Amino acid sequence: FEESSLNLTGIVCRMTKPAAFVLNQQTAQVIQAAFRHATYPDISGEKSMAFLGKVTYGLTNIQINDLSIENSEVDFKEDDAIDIAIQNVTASFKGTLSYGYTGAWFVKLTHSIDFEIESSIDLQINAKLKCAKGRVAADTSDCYLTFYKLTLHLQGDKQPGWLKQLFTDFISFTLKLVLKGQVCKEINLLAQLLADFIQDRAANFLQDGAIGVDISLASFPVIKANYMESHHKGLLLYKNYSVVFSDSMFAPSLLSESRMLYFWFSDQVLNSLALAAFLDERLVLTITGEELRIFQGTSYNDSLAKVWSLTPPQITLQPEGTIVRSSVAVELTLFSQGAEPTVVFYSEKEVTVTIQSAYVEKKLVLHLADSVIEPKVFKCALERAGDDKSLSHFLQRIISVAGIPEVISRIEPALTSLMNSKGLNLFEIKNPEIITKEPKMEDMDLQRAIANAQPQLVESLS
Ligand SMILES: CCc1cc(Oc2ccnc(N(Cc3cccc(OC(F)(F)C(F)F)c3)C[C@@H](O)C(F)(F)F)n2)ccc1Cl
Repeated sequence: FEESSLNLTGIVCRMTKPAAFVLNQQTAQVIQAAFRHATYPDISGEKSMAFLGKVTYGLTNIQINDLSIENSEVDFKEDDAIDIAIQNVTASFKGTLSYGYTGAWFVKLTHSIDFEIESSIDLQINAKLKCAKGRVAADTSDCYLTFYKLTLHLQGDKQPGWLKQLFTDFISFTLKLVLKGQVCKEINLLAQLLADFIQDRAANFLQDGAIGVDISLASFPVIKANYMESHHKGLLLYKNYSVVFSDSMFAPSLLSESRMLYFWFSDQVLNSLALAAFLDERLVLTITGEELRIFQGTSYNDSLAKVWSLTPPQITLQPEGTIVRSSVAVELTLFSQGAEPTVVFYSEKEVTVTIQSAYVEKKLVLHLADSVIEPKVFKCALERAGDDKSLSHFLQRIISVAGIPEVISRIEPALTSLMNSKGLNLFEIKNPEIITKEPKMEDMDLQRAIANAQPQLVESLS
């Protein structure tokens, strides 16, 4: 990471221990996959035995046959690793054992029989979260296998005793090395596959058309006793625009530890997405005649209202909710038989709304908590002099009263379907919260915050 003091963190994802326990339920599947996908190379060697001279042996075509896993535990080691302990993996391997020895008179005896090896193993994996090419990488090279049992069963029972002895003393040592090497290599591959999958899915999640978000890491992933978290740049990817970010406002105390999963977005990230939506001409709404219904029964047989942002909306997250400020234009066009369509009403307003958002039953809900409208420009071209005052005043009222709720009622489903197109509705999210204020300090966090501030407090007092 460039050594600049500038902290480029725009998005933070925090996963607390309860979430890791849920993910840990999948560990057994992952370890089973690792054992099954691993390849077990042939093992051969020779050993000079007393009385027997030189014995050569080979284990070939080793296949895993039966596999079960008792349970696994996960623990976060502060500033170090995610420790995963998998207890009692019982695995059986099958293959062919061929052995031979050259007797005293150069008589070479060779023999091959099928074997089965029963093993019970404990695994300990201390996965370290690294950053590789701006992506979260899992380094699982700290991978240990403890063999509690490794017994060889030879087909048939009339086998020389020395073979068992050879296996017990020597072959099993080599076998343990091979198993450890192959299984740990496979686990590392799977961990990297999972990290890449999440990164790619996440990048896709935050991409729509020409608008995307650079979620490469802004700093190394963090592991604390009760959570792990990744810090992402959150820079806007839109055509050749590059938004300059000022110092990030993220602080770990912004997120508590009472939920399973947190996603923190800086105001700047939301503003750059609003800017891209504006530049991509997505902040335009056209409402057709029948939806308007204001001119039903008049001499005009159709009408069209158009609402659009004149400036990129400014978004700030406050305790009251999400404050969105933008200058907005409203234009009303009437069509009448045979005549040219005429723009009868045009106005520009500085609109500031306070929105409280929620995610309920897999739908985004936007609640208008407050709105302030400052009229800027107003033009009305209704020729019927008499009533145009009242009509134009009437239109003003309509826009002010119905305009904002109408726009919100269309943004809501649009954002919901955008998120569903990314598969969000496939997740069963329990009691999600969208928080636009600094969360009230949990007691724990409060104590920790005071403890952390202690030295500065003492210093400033002194
Ligand atoms: C979509 C959530 C998200 C993921 C991001 O990128 C990454 C990349 C690598 N790991 C993570 N982690 C966070 C995370 C948690 C839960 C699910 C998830 O991805 C997904 F399931 F939502 C789907 F996109 F695959 C991503 C994990 C990282 O925080 C940790 F824990 F490894 F440190 N996020 C960046 C921003 C956002 Cl909003």
